[in-house]
Amino acid sequence: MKNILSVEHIEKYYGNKGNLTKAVDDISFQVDEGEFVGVMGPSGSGKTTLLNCISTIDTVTSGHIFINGSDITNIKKNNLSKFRREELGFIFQDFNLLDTLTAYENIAIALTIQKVKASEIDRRIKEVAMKLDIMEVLQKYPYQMSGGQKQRVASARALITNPSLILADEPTGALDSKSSRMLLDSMEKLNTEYNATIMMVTHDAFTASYAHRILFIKDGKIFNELIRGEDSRKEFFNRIMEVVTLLGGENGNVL
Ligand SMILES: Nc1ncnc2c1ncn2[C@@H]1O[C@H](COP(=O)(O)OP(=O)(O)OP(=O)(O)O)[C@@H](O)[C@H]1O
Repeated sequence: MKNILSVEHIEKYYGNKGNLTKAVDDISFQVDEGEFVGVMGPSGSGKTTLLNCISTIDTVTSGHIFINGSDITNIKKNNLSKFRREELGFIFQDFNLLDTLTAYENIAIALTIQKVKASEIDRRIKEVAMKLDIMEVLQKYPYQMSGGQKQRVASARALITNPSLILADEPTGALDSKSSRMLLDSMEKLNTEYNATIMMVTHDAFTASYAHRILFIKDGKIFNELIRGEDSRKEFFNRIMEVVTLLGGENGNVL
């Protein structure tokens, strides 16, 4: 199995002496090609900081992160946006679609920058749009789409460049339960049919139950790891809830 992500003893501190927050405190783990990994943990445990370090949005205080063999902690600033565009796909809670572009143009933008031929862009967009059930919104602008449609467009945009790794931060955070389910079905398709490697931060145990492995973070450290194995999603959900309850003390919903 090809290694896609290798996180090696990373630390991220904020502040200075006397007022130091260890947002990430010596975290190491590996993700192989085709894995779907969830990251859960209480508010303030360091999930977003971890994701931001992996996505090159933030820098680590120490340690190394390898994505598809490149040590991103050593990439020069000037090369970061190219690396991000070519190796990473992003799905955020608030969609991050460009308001002045149609769904089609939003999905196409990274390929246009890469100077891919228009006919090839068109072929790839139509293929992924069929899979994610967004054919009928391709000519619409973000304000003309539902939250669920916007998030499926964002998923198509994340996948279209065939990135090594798709990073999702609370992708269902702004969606109702029906749209969440449709988005998660779409992400499952990206994973099973395109062999996309996905790392997803979420508070929500139902959302997390779509992943194959969950890393639980507490106080900036990995506190537990669950592997779905042969479990059904329902069985995995129940096991996730047990850890959530343990982490959250008397009130499981603090996650
Ligand atoms: N830019 C910053 N400057 C100072 N401290 C920060 C900064 N960003 C995050 N922190 C601190 O680092 C810790 C981890 O924050 P982080 O946002 O990674 O947590 P989280 O698990 O994603 O939380 P939530 O689920 O609430 O989004 C927190 O104590 C937070 O206050």
